[in-house]
Amino acid sequence: MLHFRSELYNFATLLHNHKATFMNQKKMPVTVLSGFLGAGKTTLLNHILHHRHGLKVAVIVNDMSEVNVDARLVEGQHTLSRTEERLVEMSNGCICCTLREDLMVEVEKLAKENRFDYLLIESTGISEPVPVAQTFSFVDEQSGIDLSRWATIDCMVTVVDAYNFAADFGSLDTISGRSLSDGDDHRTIVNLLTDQIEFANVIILNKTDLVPHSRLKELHAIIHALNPGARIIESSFSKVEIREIVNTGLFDYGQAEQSAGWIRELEKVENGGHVPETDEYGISSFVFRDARPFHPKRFWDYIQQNWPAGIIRSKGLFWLASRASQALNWSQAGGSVRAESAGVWWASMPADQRRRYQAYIDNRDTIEARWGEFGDRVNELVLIGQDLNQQQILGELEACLCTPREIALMESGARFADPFPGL
Ligand SMILES: Nc1nc2c(ncn2[C@@H]2O[C@H](COP(=O)(O)OP(=O)(O)OP(=O)(O)O)[C@@H](O)[C@H]2O)c(=O)[nH]1
Repeated sequence: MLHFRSELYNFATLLHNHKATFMNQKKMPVTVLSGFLGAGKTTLLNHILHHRHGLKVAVIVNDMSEVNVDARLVEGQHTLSRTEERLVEMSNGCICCTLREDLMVEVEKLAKENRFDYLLIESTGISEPVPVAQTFSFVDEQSGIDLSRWATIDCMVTVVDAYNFAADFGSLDTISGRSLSDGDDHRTIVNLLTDQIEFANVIILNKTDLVPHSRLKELHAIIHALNPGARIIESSFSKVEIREIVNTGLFDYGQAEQSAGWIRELEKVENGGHVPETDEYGISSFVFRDARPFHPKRFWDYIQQNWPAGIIRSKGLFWLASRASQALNWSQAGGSVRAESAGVWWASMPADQRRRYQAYIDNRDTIEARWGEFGDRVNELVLIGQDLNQQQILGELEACLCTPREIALMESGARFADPFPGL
């Protein structure tokens, strides 16, 4: 009995101490550096380490290859105190996918030491920032790690190479195509760049020494259109004010998810009609919205043959007369166009099934408020681009919609030739 009691006491003390440690512990703030290969992430990391004003930092450097070159470059600078600070190398994979769990383990370990003021993470050039950020907000089922207890993202930074941006954004190269990873990676570089730009608090437009001033300003405007919510800082050799990217308090997952230019444009339209503006570099954005279905062949031909070259980014939902139940996701960035299934429209579900689902969704009001001739089916495309002739493009898209006769055919069950792949 006595033995049992003492165990109980020890357990209670342990629990108390653990709780006390946890309560006293401030969550470790984190800045994540993203950006395509060679943009200047390691240069930025070294710059921060040289100017960190006494902050005790831990650094995680992720590299796709076995030999972590970037970690060597950081070590070579001797900016970290050997006794008080830490450099963790994560090699041979990517923290946004294959090494995601390892990232959680490393961050938790560093945070539990409770002696670092800050964590800097340099991701690989082909990392997507969204899954990295998500790692800090969900509980991993396998390991049981809940990083949100230990660390918090302070700022998502993306470094953009001002010299190579246009060529990379304009190319259709894939990651594998450029031999940037082992195995098959069919993600296009332009989509990766877009993801990195759209989910950032701060975008560093680097290598300004290599581009003429006017080109730089134009790039600035394009990047602002892609992510109007981000601060854009121009730099040469990643020399930026440290307070712009460390301890900023800028990151909020919900806001970051909503900061892309195309989402902002949709919101403006929802909130009472947006008057399109064109800035001095001819950048503008607008929304095409029409409930009528696209004629599959006409829309396909338009995309293949006449899609305006000035459209930098477009995103949204659409539907085709040939597949009335399927909602389709549209995503174009530079020369890369993707269409994929977004599930089924509410209108294509039997009423009783719809009612059952309705209890679980929180955008019910929006769906019902928008219910029209075709239920919730709609084509809603945001277009962002340079030197766009808005009226002409809206007219061309409208011409791809079904005519009243074609709609009647659709409703009578007629089949339409559909060149879109089975999505
Ligand atoms: N001219 C010029 N060169 C730069 C600038 N910033 C970085 N560099 C050089 O560009 C090269 C790549 O820079 P890194 O900092 O290694 O780029 P990174 O994004 O870490 O590259 P990866 O780790 O390969 O993804 C290096 O040779 C840098 O010295 C800049 O502003 N101007």
